[in-house]
Amino acid sequence: MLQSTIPPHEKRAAFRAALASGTLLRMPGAFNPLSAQLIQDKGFEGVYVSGAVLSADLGLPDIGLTTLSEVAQRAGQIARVTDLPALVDADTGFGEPMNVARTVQLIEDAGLAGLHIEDQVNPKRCGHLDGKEVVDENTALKRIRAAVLGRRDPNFLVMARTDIRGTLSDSTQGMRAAIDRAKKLADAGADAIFPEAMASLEEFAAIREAVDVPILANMTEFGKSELFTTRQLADVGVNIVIFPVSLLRLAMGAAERGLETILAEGSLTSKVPEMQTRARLYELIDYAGYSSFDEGIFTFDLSHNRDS
Ligand SMILES: C[C@](O)(C(=O)O)[C@H](CC(=O)O)C(=O)O
Ligand SMILES: [Mg+2]
Repeated sequence: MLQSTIPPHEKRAAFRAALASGTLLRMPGAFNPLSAQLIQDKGFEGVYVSGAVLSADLGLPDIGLTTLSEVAQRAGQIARVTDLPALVDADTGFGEPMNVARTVQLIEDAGLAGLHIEDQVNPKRCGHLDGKEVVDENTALKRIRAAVLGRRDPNFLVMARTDIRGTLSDSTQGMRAAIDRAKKLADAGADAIFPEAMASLEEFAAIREAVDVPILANMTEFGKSELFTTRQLADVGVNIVIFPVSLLRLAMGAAERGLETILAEGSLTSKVPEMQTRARLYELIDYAGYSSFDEGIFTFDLSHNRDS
């Protein structure tokens, strides 16, 4: 009730242990705290907090307009209602290396299990769009170094994302650069690597081969990567898979069709079977738990007053 009873440091330790187990952790993107509760209820291993979703939620494009405070607050709202570890997209870290250290601390304070910092220039853009640019190696490594030095809980996961693959039109050159950068980011202290915009399973396998730390696969729709199955990704040694924007896309698709139905049919009667029921919603947010808590307090107060 009210929030997860598992403190953040325990979620982080559990996340580290799960990563060490070698099984693939499936982390769909929660578009709000309620959807994080659904992700937990369905038996997933973690929750992802996407920058693309966070900005879209505010009606903004994903071009680095959101602030650290907005991201930390929303990520914290999501992390606190689930027992699962939550990993947040911290874009380019919100500034220079010193800012990155502060970003890590605020995100730690918000109860997250980890974050990822990418090597794009500011203003960043969606990793699956063309025309991205990355910072030089030294700047990329400094961001990660600062993140690692900034954290207080050693189990807080600092993941480095590299967007370099998509900045080179020749795929062989792109992969060579991605492998090189992934290795150096890991050497700089990154606990995990997020190789962005991999085009094939072979490319994921090549990154897997190059580094000893866990790697993440981004199964975002309408992007550069084919949508591989969890089995395929596990087979090439991927440790975490995110479906960052998928729940938002599904929900918005349903919302759009619902609005069109009101216009066309004058009511939503035909859509009711597709809706989450009131009972299911109440179950997810543990309505019953709040009622009995409230009742307990009410009863306690009455007897207390009578005795005094
Ligand atoms: C993972 C990602 O960084 C995100 O913000 O969720 C995006 C997802 C997307 O825009 O589809 C990305 O850059 O891949
Ligand atoms: Mg993002």
